This record gives sequence, structure tokens and C-alpha cells, in this order.
Amino acid sequence: MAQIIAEVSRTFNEFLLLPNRTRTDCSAATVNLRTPLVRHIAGEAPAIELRSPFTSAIMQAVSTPDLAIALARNGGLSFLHHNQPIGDQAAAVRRVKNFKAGFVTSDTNVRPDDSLSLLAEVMRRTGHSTAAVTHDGTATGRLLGLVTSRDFHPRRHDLDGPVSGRMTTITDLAHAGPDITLSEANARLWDERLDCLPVLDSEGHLQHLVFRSDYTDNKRFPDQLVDAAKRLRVGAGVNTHDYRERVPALLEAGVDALCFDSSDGYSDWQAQALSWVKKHYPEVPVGGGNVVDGEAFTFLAEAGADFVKVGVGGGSICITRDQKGIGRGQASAVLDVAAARDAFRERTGAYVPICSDGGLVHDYHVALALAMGADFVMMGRYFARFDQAAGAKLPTRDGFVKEYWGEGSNRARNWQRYGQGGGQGLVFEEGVDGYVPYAGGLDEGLALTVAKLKTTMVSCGSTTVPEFRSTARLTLVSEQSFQESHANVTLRDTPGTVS
Ligand SMILES: NC(=O)C1=CN([C@@H]2O[C@H](COP(=O)(O)OP(=O)(O)OC[C@H]3O[C@@H](n4cnc5c(N)ncnc54)[C@H](O)[C@@H]3O)[C@@H](O)[C@H]2O)C=CC1
Ligand SMILES: O=c1[nH]c(=O)c2[nH+]cn([C@@H]3O[C@H](COP(=O)(O)O)[C@@H](O)[C@H]3O)c2[nH]1
Ligand SMILES: [K+]
Repeated sequence: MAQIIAEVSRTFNEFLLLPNRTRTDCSAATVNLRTPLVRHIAGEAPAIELRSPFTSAIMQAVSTPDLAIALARNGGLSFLHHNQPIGDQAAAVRRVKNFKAGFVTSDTNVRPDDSLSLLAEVMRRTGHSTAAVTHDGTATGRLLGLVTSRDFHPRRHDLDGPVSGRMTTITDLAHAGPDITLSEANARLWDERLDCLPVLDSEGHLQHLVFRSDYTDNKRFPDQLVDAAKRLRVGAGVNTHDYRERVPALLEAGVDALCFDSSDGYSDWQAQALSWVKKHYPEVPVGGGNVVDGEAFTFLAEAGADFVKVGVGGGSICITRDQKGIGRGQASAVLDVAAARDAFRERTGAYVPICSDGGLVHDYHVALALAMGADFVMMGRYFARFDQAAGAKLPTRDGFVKEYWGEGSNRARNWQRYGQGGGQGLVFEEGVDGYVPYAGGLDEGLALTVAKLKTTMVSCGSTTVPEFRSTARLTLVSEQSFQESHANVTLRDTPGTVS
């Protein structure tokens, strides 16, 4: 007879945190959000640690290179989606790895014999006032000089004259070699009172420009998630179909972590694929999932998973529970898997982090997921709202929305992966195609969520994620107390003032 699990399956909305004693040295400024991404010996440092416990979903509508850059600059990690040809996904990985914070590729470039009027036109188009003069007018040509909008004036200079007549030539120009770090470049900008420092390769070809005006921007991101060579880190989703070709191409492109992406990770397909990656590329971290119980977690941990993603059917675009009748309330799933992770650590000495994926509707749900045992979270809807995500931004009567669609929807055209009903292709959809409210840029949006998370942790008396988890006290809420959690007055539509 079928086994019936006695415990009711619960969601995040059914829980609240009780405040713990907050000591005077516990404040938002002292909270540290570092958390392990990958398997490690318990008590030792993991090979990769997130600086902030956020990852973006392995979805076309979410994890673009631009989003990956923005999230890594804020200490989190994106997993670039694999619903695209292998070469395209590898190119997306390269785009993130080639991003050098503070090192910009020059977009305002001219040849020495171009006219000043052409230069003025290029500057007007790009909105930038420093142009690189290269032998072929490209961003990577041999650098001959720099010219700025301060070097010429339409009434003083003949605009038909060549750029070379007004540029500062390379012999009089401070410049740097390819190995300079951002902090060394910044030091030179200040010490030598430069506005711009060109970075050249050994043959004198332009690689990047570093601007003094970007200095504060670089200081804004103290928690960037970078590798040993100071390049931003990026993850990539893979599947159990073409991993033998996809994984080596992604590694070649410089990917930092992989994750098998499936609605149901409790399968021999995934165990086989994990063992294959571990056998051929033991150095690359690879996650597995998704699962919703301890038994499935242990199965993937034993197959070699370096982290395990938790969540079936709870995502905002998910219709898996309606369609297939499988899934589990996300709170129950995380609690069960967290207990299995701790038992696995006791038994083997290995700590395999877990990720709560999908169904995080309110910012405080992130705090609940971490309190219930998640080491980090993955979100789709949340990141799909930002400028950097893939969906188009569309105007509506009440403001803007962004497109957001599930990987199991018709729109995702993930069909080659399906053998539903024993045939070829997608027989029924497991996700919907819709819109989410537009939320501007990722930097500002994530900063707000992080601020709320830190404040919750302070109320719970903890300054680290492990401390928060081990001391959290959670309570179930009744229907009535849930009502009490919301404002119970008629809201003004214009803000009131107190004075
Ligand atoms: N987290 C969630 O609740 C859900 C997520 N999704 C997303 O939708 C996308 C598609 O997920 P899935 O449909 O689970 O894709 P999948 O590729 O894991 O599975 C598709 C089908 O292929 C089979 N299969 C897997 N590997 C195979 C192999 N090597 N040879 C033959 N058959 C194989 C599976 O058993 C399944 O029937 C993913 O991006 C997933 O994250 C979809 C539904 C729910
Ligand atoms: O049932 C589903 N049908 C789909 O088409 C689909 N696409 C993505 N996902 C999963 O949802 C997660 C994102 O959820 P949120 O938008 O709630 O953050 C993602 O991280 C996935 O785990 C899907 N689930
Ligand atoms: K299964």
C-alpha cells in the first residue's frame, strides 16, 4: 500500500520568525551574509563561498550575461540557462568571465586622419567625451593617442582638420600593461592626476580604458564574487541529455560551477550524469536537483552532487503540481532536506549545501528559507523583474511589466528534451508564460532585499547565516494571525506627514 507521510506539506507563508535577544554588537553593519556554495569538509573553508546568498534561476527569461554580471558584482551567482546551443551558452559564459570591473572597452574610437567633425559626431552618439585614437579606428587597434572634448572647440579649430592635430600622442600619454590590477590602476589615476588610463597589450594594442570617474562605482561593490584572477564568477545550467558535449565546452569557456537542471532530480539519469562529470572533471563543482525530500537529497549527495537544489512545483510560473500532481510545500521540503544534509554531514564529514529554489514571493521568505536550513536561495520571478533580465519591458496603464515565462512552457521551446507520453516532444506544458511588475535595476532592488534580510537577522540576534539557522525560532501562523500580519486600515493614496 502507498505510504502516506503524516506531516502536512507547508509553505513559507505559514511561518513567522520569533525575535531572539539582540546584543549591542549585533547590527546590520556587522551582519555577514557569506555562505558556502559547494561541498566541503565540515569545519573547513569551501572552495567557493557566496558573499550573499542569492542565485538566479536557470531560465531563459532570467539569467542573461548582463544579469550574471550584476548579480556577481553584488556577491551572488547566476546560472546561465542551457536552453540554447552549446556554443551560445559558452559564449555567454565568456562574456561574464571577460567582464573586468572598472576596465571598460572603449566605445568612442577614431582614426588619426578622421576629421574633428567626425570625432564630434562619434562623441555625440556615444555620450562620452574621451576618444581613443587607434590605427584602424577600432577598440582594439594600436593606440596612437587620446583626444577629449576639451582638446578642441568648433569656433577655435578647423573641424575639417584631422584628429591627429589635437590628440595627446601615445609618447606623452600615461599608459599601463595588461597585467595591471584595478587597485593599481586606481592608484595611478590618483597619484598621477589622470582622468583616464589606457591599458595596452605587449604590442601596443588597446585593451581597456580605466576612468577616474568610475572609481566610486568600483568602490560601490565591495562584495564582488570573483575568482583567483579577479574575474567575476558565473555558473551554468546543464541537462542530463547533452552533458558529454556541453560540460567540456562550458569548462573551456571558464565556467565556475555547473548545475543539473531538472524538475525531478531523483533519477538514475541524474546520478549517472553527476558521476560522469565527477569522473572526467573532478575539479568543477556540480549541483543536482530538484528534490523535495531527504531520501532524494542523500541519493544525489552520494552520486557526487556538490550542492542540491530543493523545490518542485512551487515556482511562480509552475503548473507541475496541477499537471503531474507531484511536489511539496517549499517549507516542508527545505526542512526535510536540511535535516538530511545535517545527517549526511554527521555520517560522512562532508557538508553538501542546499538551495531553496522557487516560490519565494516576499523578501522575508528569503529569511525564512535560510532559517529553515537553506544555505542559499534561487529565484526566477524576483530577478525577471529587473532591467538586466531577458524579458521585454512593456508599458501598461499602471506602469511597466517585464515578460517572464517558465522553462516548461511552450514559449521556452525546450521540446527536444521531452519524451512525455512515450512520444517525441512536449505533450503538455509544465509552466506558464506571463508578466511580472518591472522593478528597475538589480543593484538597487537587491540592496533593498539584502537590507531587509539583515534587519531580520538582527532581530533574531544573529550576524551570520549559520548562526541565524541554528538559533532561529519559527512559529506556525493561523489563518487569523495571518490576517493580522497585514495593514488593517484604509490606506491613504497620498502620503501623510507627521509635522
Ligand atoms: N522546479 C520545478 O518545479 C520545475 C522545473 N521545471 C523546469 O523545466 C525545465 C525542464 O525540466 P524537466 O522537464 O524536468 O527536464 P528533464 O530534461 O530533466 O526531463 C525531461 C524528460 O527527459 C527524461 N530524461 C532525462 N534525461 C534523459 C536521458 N539522458 N535520456 C532519456 N530521457 C531522459 C526525464 O525522465 C523526463 O521525462 C527545467 O528547466 C526545469 O527546471 C519544470 C517543471 C517543474
Ligand atoms: O513548474 C515549473 N514549470 C516551469 O516551466 C518552470 N521553469 C522554471 N521552473 C522552476 O521555478 C523556479 C523559479 O521560481 P520563482 O519564479 O518562483 O522564483 C526555477 O528556478 C525552476 O526551478 C519551473 N517550474
Ligand atoms: K523521479
